[in-house]
Amino acid sequence: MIETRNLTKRYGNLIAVNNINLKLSEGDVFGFIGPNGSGKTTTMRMIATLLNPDHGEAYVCGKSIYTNQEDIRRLVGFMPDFFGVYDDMTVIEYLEFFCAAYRIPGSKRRKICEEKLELVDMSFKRDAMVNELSRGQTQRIGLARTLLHEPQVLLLDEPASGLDPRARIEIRNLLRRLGELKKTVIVSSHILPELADVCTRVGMIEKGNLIVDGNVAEVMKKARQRILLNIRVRDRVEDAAKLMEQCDTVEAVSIGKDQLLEVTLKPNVEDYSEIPAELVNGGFALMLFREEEVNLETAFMELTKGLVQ
Ligand SMILES: Nc1ncnc2c1ncn2[C@@H]1O[C@H](COP(=O)(O)OP(=O)(O)OP(=O)(O)O)[C@@H](O)[C@H]1O
Repeated sequence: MIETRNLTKRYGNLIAVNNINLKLSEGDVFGFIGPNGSGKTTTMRMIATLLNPDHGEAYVCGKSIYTNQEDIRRLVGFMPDFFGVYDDMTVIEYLEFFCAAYRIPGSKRRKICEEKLELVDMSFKRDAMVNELSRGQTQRIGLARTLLHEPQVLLLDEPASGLDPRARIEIRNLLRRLGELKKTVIVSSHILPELADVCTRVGMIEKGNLIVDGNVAEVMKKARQRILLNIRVRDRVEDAAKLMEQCDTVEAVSIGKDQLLEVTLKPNVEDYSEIPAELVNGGFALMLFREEEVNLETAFMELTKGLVQ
């Protein structure tokens, strides 16, 4: 559906996007994560044929961005991070205007607009003036606008920015639905945890380089050099800590808040089944035993060096 090969864009001496290789299939929801200025928008604009690369290729549904720009624009819905709206237009008029721009026949426009308004939960504002909407409502109308021509591929640049927590959850549900509808979606964000449970894949970009690309679990695994365990025993915490220190797989043990044992395993240790066994055999009453989760935020900090251009 989307493929890039060594996609590169320079602005003078600055390499905004550096040799990016991506391959996304139907139904993939790809979370494109990176700090300000890392190259997310530039990458999306090249895929949307709005910007020419200096080097490399990109294909959308097998069509090259160099030779099939018109076809690609029909296949792609691009939602920029900021977009203007017009004065003196109601929401429904605004959407119908874009239907006309997409050459959707007049007889079908109203129905399509109503459907998309419903999808983004904005039917109640259909007759409001489009320039009088809140930021979050404008974002939702922008998303409805992006979906009007039933694009197969969606490029959404920070669709959740400026939205309240409830609207963010709704956008997440919408992204999930788009994946289920077999659309291919690239969605950018710097709000990392937001994407973890919606995306089928994530890529982290820094200084124009795609540092990691894989499914969420793979990325987490890559980020986690050492497993950290949280253990609680009913009593004799210090003794339990000493016992843990003697285990071959354990690198360090500390006693944290509320007497919680924090056990760091040696690098690349994956099987830690001996630990609960040792505790139980040692006569300790095990109250809690869990592996600390690596969230996308931690993964990003681990995998990047904070080199923002
Ligand atoms: N038209 C331009 N001329 C010169 N430099 C540009 C231009 N557009 C972008 N850049 C630079 O390219 C780099 C990548 O910018 P880009 O907008 O792709 O980042 P981004 O990851 O989308 O950032 P943000 O999260 O802030 O939207 C930045 O350093 C930016 O300053």
